[in-house]
Amino acid sequence: MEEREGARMIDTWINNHRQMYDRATRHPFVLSVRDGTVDSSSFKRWLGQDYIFVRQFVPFLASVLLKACRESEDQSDVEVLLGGIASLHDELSWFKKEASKWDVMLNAITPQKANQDYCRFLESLMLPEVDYTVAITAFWAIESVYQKSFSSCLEASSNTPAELMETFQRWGNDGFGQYCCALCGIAERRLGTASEDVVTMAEGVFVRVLESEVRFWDMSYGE
Ligand SMILES: Cc1ncc(CN)c(N)n1
Repeated sequence: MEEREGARMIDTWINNHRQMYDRATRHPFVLSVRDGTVDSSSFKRWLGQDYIFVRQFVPFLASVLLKACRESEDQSDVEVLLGGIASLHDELSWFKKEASKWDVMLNAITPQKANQDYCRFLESLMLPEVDYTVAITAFWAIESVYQKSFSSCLEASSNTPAELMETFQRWGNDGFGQYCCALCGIAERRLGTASEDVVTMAEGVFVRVLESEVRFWDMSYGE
């Protein structure tokens, strides 16, 4: 299939869904971290729920990797995704260490409704009939909301509490930014040659990720 000329489809989507994109990447929870007013109960609630989410994120990433192995025309996609698996391994250990520092009992946490819904959405994307282009777009969107949100907490003008810096450096650091750029590049490349149907589906999934992230942040306030 012919490549779409000068496609920066993802930038267009971000502009088309600007309000939802900003709600996901500039959520009051993240802004409260950034200005140093976040309360510890919100932070702990987020930490416990995110640990559960990340556990479910592992099989989702494995399904994207399998699709890349089978369907990608560029071998470097697999290498990028393998890097993601290595960093998720690291992330799970970090959650356990951080939870014990904050007295959060990870075994006792039950997933809240927004988390359950988000994990169910991930499961639906793991089905073999979901196109690799759609799956990699979802994967990029999920990672990039965290990258965009937390990198803002590291800017010189931010007032992020010192004891939370390590948390926000995980997703806000330059290396994670480059990883998200690589994922965006894969998604753009695939979208450039995808059918109209697949592009429409991928845009729908992008919006659903943004909505799910907003609901996920809302949970930190007990909503
Ligand atoms: C809800 C959510 N979204 C994204 C990420 C980044 N992997 C995360 N840990 N949690």
